[in-house]
Amino acid sequence: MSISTAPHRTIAVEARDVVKTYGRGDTAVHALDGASLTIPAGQFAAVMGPSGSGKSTLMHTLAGLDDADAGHVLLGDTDVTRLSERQRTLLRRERIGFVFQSFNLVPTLTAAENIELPLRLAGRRPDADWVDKLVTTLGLADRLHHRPAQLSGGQQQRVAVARALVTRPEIVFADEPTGNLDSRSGEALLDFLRHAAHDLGQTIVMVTHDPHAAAYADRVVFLADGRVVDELAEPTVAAVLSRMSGLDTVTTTRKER
Ligand SMILES: Nc1ncnc2c1ncn2[C@@H]1O[C@H](COP(=O)(O)OP(=O)(O)OP(=O)(O)O)[C@@H](O)[C@H]1O
Repeated sequence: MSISTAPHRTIAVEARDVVKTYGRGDTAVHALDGASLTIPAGQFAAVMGPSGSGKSTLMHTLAGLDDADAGHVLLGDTDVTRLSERQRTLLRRERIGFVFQSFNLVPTLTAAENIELPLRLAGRRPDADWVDKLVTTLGLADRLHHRPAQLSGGQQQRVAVARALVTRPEIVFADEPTGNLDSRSGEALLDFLRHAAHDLGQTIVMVTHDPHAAAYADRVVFLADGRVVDELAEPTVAAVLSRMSGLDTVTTTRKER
């Protein structure tokens, strides 16, 4: 029996000493070199770090897009690192949502069809109330019959976010989701992501280079040389900038040695 009185928060995803190496011998790149991280359910977390520090590799490994060479990735109770390729595909389809910098919408489908695509692929019926809620909150109600080319970048990315959330996934991974947006569209999207975490309980992990974007998150995790080296709760832009400049110095010093 537990005698702990600490509040219990379910863990959405966890990385334990994850190692991922590209290439061999002299040309080997240790993209992840013992990365460990825990993301509680309902948290909006940002992942930052210098270029090449392993952010995308970490995200792809957490999401079961890439396999790890060593260590473990746990999505809820599932050890993703022990799954076959086919099981990982199913896991991604059923339990994970993705938002990419380049939107990745299907050009021949309308906004509504793009949003509902993950449900169709999973053979599930749309939950009309949930789809309505997403579409309304994201301001897409009058754009549903447009194709991506008829939408602005901000609208396309909001369609991509609705598509990522439509299956109510356990976790959404967003890779530079505001990278191709102007600052106003970017802020609207980040506001929505924060709302999705705080009011809808959606767990979100976002990779970003932008301290302004990171400041929308509940927590920022910093990577350097393939490891989690620092983190910041309730981040502000100034605090993120200050930690980032520290990381650049660490990375440069190591590389010069
Ligand atoms: N498919 C690959 N083959 C070889 N090396 C790779 C591959 N993918 C990534 N790398 C290397 O692994 C390291 C980590 O890459 P990763 O893309 O995860 O970093 P990142 O922090 O996301 O970088 P950026 O901010 O520039 O996007 C880099 O040195 C990169 O060159």
